[in-house]
Amino acid sequence: MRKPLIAGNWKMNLNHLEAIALVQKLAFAFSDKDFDKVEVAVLPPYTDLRSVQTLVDGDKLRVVYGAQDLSQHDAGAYTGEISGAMLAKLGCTFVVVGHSERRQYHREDDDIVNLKVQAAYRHSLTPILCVGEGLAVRQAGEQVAHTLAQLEGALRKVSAKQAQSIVVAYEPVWAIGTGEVATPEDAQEVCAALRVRLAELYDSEVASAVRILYGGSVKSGNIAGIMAQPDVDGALVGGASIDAGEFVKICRFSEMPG
Ligand SMILES: O=C[C@H](O)COP(=O)(O)O
Repeated sequence: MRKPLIAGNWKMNLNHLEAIALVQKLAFAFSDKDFDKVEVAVLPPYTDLRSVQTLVDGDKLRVVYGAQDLSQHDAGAYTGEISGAMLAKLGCTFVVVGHSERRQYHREDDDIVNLKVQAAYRHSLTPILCVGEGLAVRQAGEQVAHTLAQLEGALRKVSAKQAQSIVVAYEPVWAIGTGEVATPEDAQEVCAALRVRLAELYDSEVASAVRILYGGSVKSGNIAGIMAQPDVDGALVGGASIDAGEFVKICRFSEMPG
């Protein structure tokens, strides 16, 4: 049974003081003992992680956290980079790898994404591997082939034991920050294909263990339809994740009137 995961990717928003304020609001909203149906994660900028760690550890909060990227290297002369070891030391559970904004603005290709996935595993971090097509690919009807190729590229040299814990986020690039949300059926089509390919690359045990998220303009108003799809196990939320009220509603999607 896959536990739904709702992860908030804050992107380059909120300084460490603003991060503390947001996490405190989330902690209050999820303080009821019954709220264990969904795993809630926040993915702040690096500069906020120590503050978030202190808050989560100190108050035993039911929120986990992670980073938005990591270096493929473990240590050394790589100015500006942050290693998996550093993130692990900060108590990170997750690290996003291969987000389309990294692929687009930092020219990260499948080879770099693959090295970063391996780096995450070396430091016991769970990668949230982002895959998804741009508008031209979608218009050509090539979204499934494109996304599966990204998945295969990212998983080279990744063992079945490692792959079992990965989180895959299907994020059609044309739906990110645009207000254009894929229909639940669009999301299901690609998420189902990803699961089938995981079974082909590994086995059915891996395929049924892996959580596959949808990301792209997720809001409280569309989360229920997305979560109703059999191969969608959660959401990677961007813009709406820095609005406490909206993010809480998304995380509590199962309690919303249908
Ligand atoms: O990582 C999150 C995705 O890029 C989605 O962002 P968005 O919810 O602002 O469209």
